[in-house]
Amino acid sequence: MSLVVFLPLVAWFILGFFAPTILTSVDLPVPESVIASLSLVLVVAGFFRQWQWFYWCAWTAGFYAVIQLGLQQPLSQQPVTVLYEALPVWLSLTALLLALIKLPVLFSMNGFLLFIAAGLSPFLLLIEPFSGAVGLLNPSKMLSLAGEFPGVGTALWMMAMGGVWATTLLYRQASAFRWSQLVAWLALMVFVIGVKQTEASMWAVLVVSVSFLLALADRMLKLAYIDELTGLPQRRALMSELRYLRKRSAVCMLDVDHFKKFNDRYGHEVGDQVLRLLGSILKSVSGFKAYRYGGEEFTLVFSNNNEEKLKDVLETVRSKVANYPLALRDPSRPKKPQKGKEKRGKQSDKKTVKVTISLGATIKAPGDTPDSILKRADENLYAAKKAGRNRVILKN
Ligand SMILES: Nc1nc2c(ncn2[C@@H]2O[C@H](COP(=O)(O)OP(=O)(O)OP(=O)(O)O)[C@@H](O)[C@H]2O)c(=O)[nH]1
Repeated sequence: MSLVVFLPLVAWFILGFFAPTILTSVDLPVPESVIASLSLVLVVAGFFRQWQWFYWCAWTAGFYAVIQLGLQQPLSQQPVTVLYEALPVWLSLTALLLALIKLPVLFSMNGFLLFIAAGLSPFLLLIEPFSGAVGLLNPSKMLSLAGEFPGVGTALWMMAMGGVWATTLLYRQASAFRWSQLVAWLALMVFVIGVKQTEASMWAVLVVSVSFLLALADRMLKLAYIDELTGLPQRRALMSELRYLRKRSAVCMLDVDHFKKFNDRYGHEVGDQVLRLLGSILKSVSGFKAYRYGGEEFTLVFSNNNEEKLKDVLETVRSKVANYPLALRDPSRPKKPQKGKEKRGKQSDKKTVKVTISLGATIKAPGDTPDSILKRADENLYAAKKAGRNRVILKN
């Protein structure tokens, strides 16, 4: 889902290659459309308190302004060539820096300073000794290709930086936000290569803005539908799925046994660890979609109603949970790192516990509504609890 942020860039590519006349025939006011699209991102981001986008909008706007101020003349002119060589290098370095640092809260001194720096740093390129020095890092300059193939150096630089970005994204757990940063950087780099195309800078910023908006939408959807603790979709997502349940399907409710006692004995944090573990076990078994119903209750939705298969899968889940040794942190371990290190690895640290779950499942019957099927699954769960827990009951 988060890769959807690449769509505007892909569309721009396809149109640019196969139907450039469509792009040139669209007569958008410049720079009004650029200002409007970036402002829209700021309004939406501000509305949802997603301040990190402000830094990226400032960064994009800064580069757009510098492009307008310095690159609107023939590339053969000396100051323009220098700016053109420095642009991809500075774009990449500042984008990487912004992606790697921990972004401060916008309404703080550090946040304010970073916002200003992100927007103003591109203007350094208009100062010649600085842009000359930065431009020396451009591979086309290093390989003396500058005059002949200006785009080649940028393409080489893109490959090198793309590798760094990819590693960073993989290392940092990619999300729509992170992918759209990559799109922003790519779009502006594509502009550098296709600099001669009409209104390329405007299209680049429009691509960036739409990508940011898509990433924001993805974030909002996740906030509304994904449970943060387990990473599973939550009850709201379950209810929309149940409304369109196919004819041959089944539903299971499951719940951790004696979880209250567990929490009381080991603490809420360890209880959370159990729920997280349960979430990852449910993700690792195939054959159903898992949801966190609420608290320590989970729901599984199957798109088949074969009893044997259902029992097999449910038994697999039950036994996987029951046999998983959950390592407990020694509560007597000192909080100070050095002392903690000394105690770590000692026998007392290796204490493990096991938890069990009970499961109640039912097959969809004609006329079932989301509530009726959940109610029946819940009754079966209750029966499994009554029968001694750590078991599966599948009944209609
Ligand atoms: N750690 C943690 N505990 C939770 C969370 N949500 C609910 N709980 C706890 O889950 C426990 C549920 O207790 P009960 O409904 O009494 O059920 P139980 O103790 O598991 O007993 P049985 O279901 O009959 O086996 C309560 O103590 C809740 O505080 C959560 O997100 N994290």
